[in-house]
Parts: sequence; C-alpha cells; structure tokens
Amino acid sequence: MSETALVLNAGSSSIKFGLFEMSAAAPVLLCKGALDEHEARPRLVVKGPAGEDLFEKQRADTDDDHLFADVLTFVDESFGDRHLRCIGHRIVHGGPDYSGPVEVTEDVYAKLDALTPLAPLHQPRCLAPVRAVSAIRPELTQIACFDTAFHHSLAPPASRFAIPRRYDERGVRRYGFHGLSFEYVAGRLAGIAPHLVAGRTVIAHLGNGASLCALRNNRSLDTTMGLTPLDGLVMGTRCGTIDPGVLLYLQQHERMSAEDVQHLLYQESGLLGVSGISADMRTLLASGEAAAREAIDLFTIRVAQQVAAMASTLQGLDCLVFTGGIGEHAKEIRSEICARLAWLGVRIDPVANDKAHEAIRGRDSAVDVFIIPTNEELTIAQHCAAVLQRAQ
Ligand SMILES: Nc1ncnc2c1ncn2[C@@H]1O[C@H](COP(=O)(O)OP(=O)(O)O)[C@@H](O)[C@H]1O
Ligand SMILES: CC(=O)OP(=O)(O)O
Ligand SMILES: [Mg+2]
Repeated sequence: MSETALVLNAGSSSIKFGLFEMSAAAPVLLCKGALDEHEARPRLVVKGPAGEDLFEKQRADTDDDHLFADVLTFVDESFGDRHLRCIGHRIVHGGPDYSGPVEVTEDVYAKLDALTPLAPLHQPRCLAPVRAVSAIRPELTQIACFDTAFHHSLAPPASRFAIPRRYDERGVRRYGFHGLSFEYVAGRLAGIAPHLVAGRTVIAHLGNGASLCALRNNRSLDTTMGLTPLDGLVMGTRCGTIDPGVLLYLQQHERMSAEDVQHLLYQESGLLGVSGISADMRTLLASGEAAAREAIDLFTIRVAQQVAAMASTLQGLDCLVFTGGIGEHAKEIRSEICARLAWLGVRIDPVANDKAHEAIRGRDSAVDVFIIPTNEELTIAQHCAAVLQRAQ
C-alpha cells in the first residue's frame, strides 16, 4: 500500500495544507487545500495538483480542532486506499535546539510550547494542529519542521545583538524565520540558474510576514528577522525594525503593559497601522487614500534599504528573488523596490515583470532578478521523508 504525508502550514494570515505521495523518490503532491477566512464562516477549499476543484465545505464554526478533524476526514474518504504515514507541521520557532526536522514527542512539544513568547502570533497557531491530531489520531507520527532551522548557519557577528554577550549565551540572538520558504526557493534557483549558487543572492519573502535572506552556496549568512518574527521589514500588522526606545517610551510614558505593547507591535502596526485601512496589500494598492500610499512607500523603502544591508553582508549582489504573496503577485511593488535599487545595478524588464515571468531581469541589469513562487509544503514533505528514512 502506498504511503502519504499530510503537511499543515499555519501562517499568520492563512492555514494551508498539502497531501503528498511518499513512496516515490521525491514527494508528489496529491491535493492541496486552504482555509478561506474571508467570510464570516470560513470555508475549507481543496484542489488537485493542477488546481482543479476537489472539495469544498463551508464550516459551521471557527474552531481549529474541528477544522483539522475535517481535513483528516477528507483525507480518509478521498485517499483511504493509501496509508497516511505521518503529519508534517510548519513550526515557526525552533529555538536554539533544532537545526533540522524532528518527530514530536511530549518533550519536544513542551520545548516548542515554551517558545510561544518568542512568536506569539505564530507558535500557538502552529501547535494547535499538533494537539488536535494527537487527540484525534494518537497513533500518527507527527514531524515538526522549523522556519528557524535554515538559519542555523548564521554566525556572529550576523547572529548577535549589540547587548552584553551573556544574553547571547542565554539564547537572545538572531534566529531568522521563513526558512522553509528560503530553502525551497534556494533549491529551485539552483535548478534554474546553477551558476548563481556560488553567487551573492538575496531572497525577498514578502507575504503577510516578510523577511529577507542573504545567501551564498545555499547557506543563510544574514536575515532581517531576529529573536522573533517582529524584526526587519514592515509587515501586514507587524512594525519591523523600530527604535527600541519607542518600546521604553510606550511602557514608561504611555503606561502600557508588556501585553499591550506586544499587541500593538504584532497586531496593530505595519501596513495596517500606518494606513489605518488594511493589512492587505491588495486593498492598499486599490485605495486612493494618501495614508495607503504612505504605507506602501514605507514598505518598499524598507525592503530596498534592507536588501542593501544584505548586499553589504554579501559584499555585492548578483541575484534578487521575489517570493511570498506580495513578491509573487504584486507587480507594482516589485517594480517600486527594483527602482529604489537601481543604484545597485538592479533593472527589470517591465513586460516580463507585468506578466510575472520567472526571469524578469532587464537587458542592462547587473543583477539577475527572478520571481519564484514558494512551496513551504513541499519542503516540509521532503523533511518528513528524511525523518522517516532516518527512523528506518
Ligand atoms: N494579486 C496580489 N496583488 C497584491 N498583493 C497580493 C496579491 N495576492 C496576494 N497578495 C498579498 O500577499 C499577502 C499575503 O501573503 P501570503 O504569503 O499569502 O501570506 P502568509 O504570510 O499568511 O502565508 C497579502 O498582503 C496579500 O494582499
Ligand atoms: C514567520 C512569519 O512571519 O510567518 P508568516 O509570513 O506566515 O506570518
Ligand atoms: Mg507565509
């Protein structure tokens, strides 16, 4: 009987999943799904590998436990002729201990749960399906795959904050996130442009959460997120890099509690906070309001500034890759970022950019520019295959 792996990817603004056939040399996608939360009653939507509709269910409630039960029921009913071998989870924070995927035991779960304060928007959403699956199907192997693992190659000084070094020894350092996405994109880039692997590449993952990765020879050398997924770029509702004095001011003069500051910086800031309109880039691009324009400008300025910072780490720039919801779909944003990087030799072909071709480099560009749609679910399936093979 052939074996499958169900992959769950809970992000800050979306829940996605994929079912993969694991018996072949590499995982093969059987179906993919998402929870559409745009309406009052969320809808579970499942599609085939080519995007054809397979299943839809308007959900009666917003309880995540019921959602994962629905997903497992769908898998049993539609792919019951195969053996569901494991569940792979995207876990945003792996802390200092995990440089690769691991099977979730009670001890592992407790360690991951303890990291919640370092990713309060994500860690509970990532761990909820682990708990739900343990309750419904305790016999299933569950595998945790980390956003932080790809960045374990970060070394001082890039990994350090300029505070007394005893804190670094206690784990207060730059971890970086979106590693499953960077790993996938780096692998795909190596396939389409192998000569660039040894080059100086910056990948811009621009989604609801957003970060940059500076890499060479498929190794992360620098990244914009830090101890938490709050640092770096302007995001949907997160502030990104900010004068740390602002936090002290809010606590000391505005008398805000740590919880209130956390909520402000994670959930009320970023594109939403600056525009006062929306966290969604599509809404801002369609709006004629000056505050929406200002939020977009702050977003693109910060991306360009931090691409330059990553290029400084790399001592130059050979390749820039866009991925994530905004990076893949917002041609205006790609074009504005690249215009701000013209001094670094970045030029794009406007027609290729409008049509979202894979290669969008302009003829006179000193830098290769690509759009590579990310696939965190496939990376997780590959990690599951590696863990299962190790266990054999
Ligand atoms: N066609 C589009 N044009 C502009 N922005 C888009 C488009 N499609 C998606 N986006 C933006 O992508 C972001 C969500 O990115 P995504 O990577 O899907 O999210 P998540 O980080 O939750 O995985 C939102 O800001 C959304 O507005
Ligand atoms: C780490 C992170 O920001 O993830 P997401 O983009 O899913 O919010
Ligand atoms: Mg995401």
